[in-house]
Amino acid sequence: MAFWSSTSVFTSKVPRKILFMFTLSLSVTYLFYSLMSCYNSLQFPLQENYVYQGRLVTEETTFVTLREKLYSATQGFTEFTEAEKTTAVSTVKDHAEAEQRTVEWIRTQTSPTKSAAAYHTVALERERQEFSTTDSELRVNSTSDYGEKKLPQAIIIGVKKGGTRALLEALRVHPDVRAVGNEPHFFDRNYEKGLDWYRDLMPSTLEGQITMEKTPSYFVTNHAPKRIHSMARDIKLIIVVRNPVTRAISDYTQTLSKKPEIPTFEVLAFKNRTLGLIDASWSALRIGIYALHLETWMQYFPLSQMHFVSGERLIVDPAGEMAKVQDFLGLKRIVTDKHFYFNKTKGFPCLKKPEDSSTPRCLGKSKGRTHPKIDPDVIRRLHKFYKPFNMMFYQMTGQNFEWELEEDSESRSSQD
Ligand SMILES: Nc1ncnc2c1ncn2[C@@H]1O[C@H](COP(=O)(O)OS(=O)(=O)O)[C@@H](OP(=O)(O)O)[C@H]1O
Repeated sequence: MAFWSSTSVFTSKVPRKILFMFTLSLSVTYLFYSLMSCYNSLQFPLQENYVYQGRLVTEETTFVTLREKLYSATQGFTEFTEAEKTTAVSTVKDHAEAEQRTVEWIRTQTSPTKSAAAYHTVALERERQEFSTTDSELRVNSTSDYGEKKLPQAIIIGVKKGGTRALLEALRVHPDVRAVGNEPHFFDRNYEKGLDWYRDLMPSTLEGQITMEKTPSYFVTNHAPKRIHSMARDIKLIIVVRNPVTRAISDYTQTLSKKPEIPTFEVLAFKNRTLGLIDASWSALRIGIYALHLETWMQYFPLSQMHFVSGERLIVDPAGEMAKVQDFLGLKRIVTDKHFYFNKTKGFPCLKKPEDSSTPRCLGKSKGRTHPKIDPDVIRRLHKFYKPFNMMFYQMTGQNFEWELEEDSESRSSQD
């Protein structure tokens, strides 16, 4: 009774208008937050599967949190086996050791008597030879010595076997892009040679032209982000990503083509196959943990300076991907579908023959190799291993690359 009477006093004292306004503002706030959460779930439809829920921002503390979440991702994911959890965690911890092991492995596999330095020389020479085919075949915008040599304003930093060569060659069709054909490996192998050495590798550019290079190993080189940042904090970074499982097989296929005696993919992929213990320290597998590598880059560069190209779409819709890349680089959309055709023999899109050239237009033999057949059970286990890292990568980039759909269609066709 007392309550009733005090309420009526309250309602009579406070004008109805104020009460109405108060209720309205509460409803609007509620509506705003509902719409926001709806927007987020539309953008990241898989997010309830993630351990890491928030979008990544550039604060130090957030990266610390992310790393913790990255570790705990292996515990929070029900599909992970105990063995896989251990492997995923050890991937992070054994990073340095893994680098070392990879070098060791390559050294012993390629030539037991050669030093690491000698190995690198051989590898560089091999790269140069491999490259010279594609470079001379595909140089479509004629090289001129006018202008001046500048440090790059944009770099394709990865990923190895993602489709980086195809992207660079398509970009070189653009009259406002000048790129060094070879991979300079400045920020990983040649840093001590200095910025003048690096600049000297670049082609001369005229006013308004962009200087570019591509070295896919930068993406997985720990000190590359810091070094690139100290050269140009406003640089644009392009990363071509591809389903990490296919990428790993492509990587392995490349090594196999040079060293046919290496163990099978299935052998190299596991520390212990019976226990299902995946060897994530094997570089072919480690490179594909994109979220982990991206985290390092995000400590130096905002997402707005990065552009992610889908390696899969670059094959099925090169013009579509090129439109987005040109927009990102602030270039006019000059490279369009008119520049591509699908070459049935090659099985890939190729560049149409430019008027001023009689050279072939497809990439060389080292691009688009036939992959060996891999045990479907191993592929399934690898998809499962990568899934939480892929989810995290989608969250970080705000892009869903839909690699899980590929897995679904693969498993459907293997059941047929
Ligand atoms: N147009 C076109 N032509 C040929 N190949 C193409 C093309 N677009 C993308 N790809 C894919 O590029 C893969 C090689 O990737 P990269 O150029 O990044 O390799 S490398 O890291 O520079 O060695 C290569 O991988 P593999 O198929 O495993 O050889 C191709 O699948």
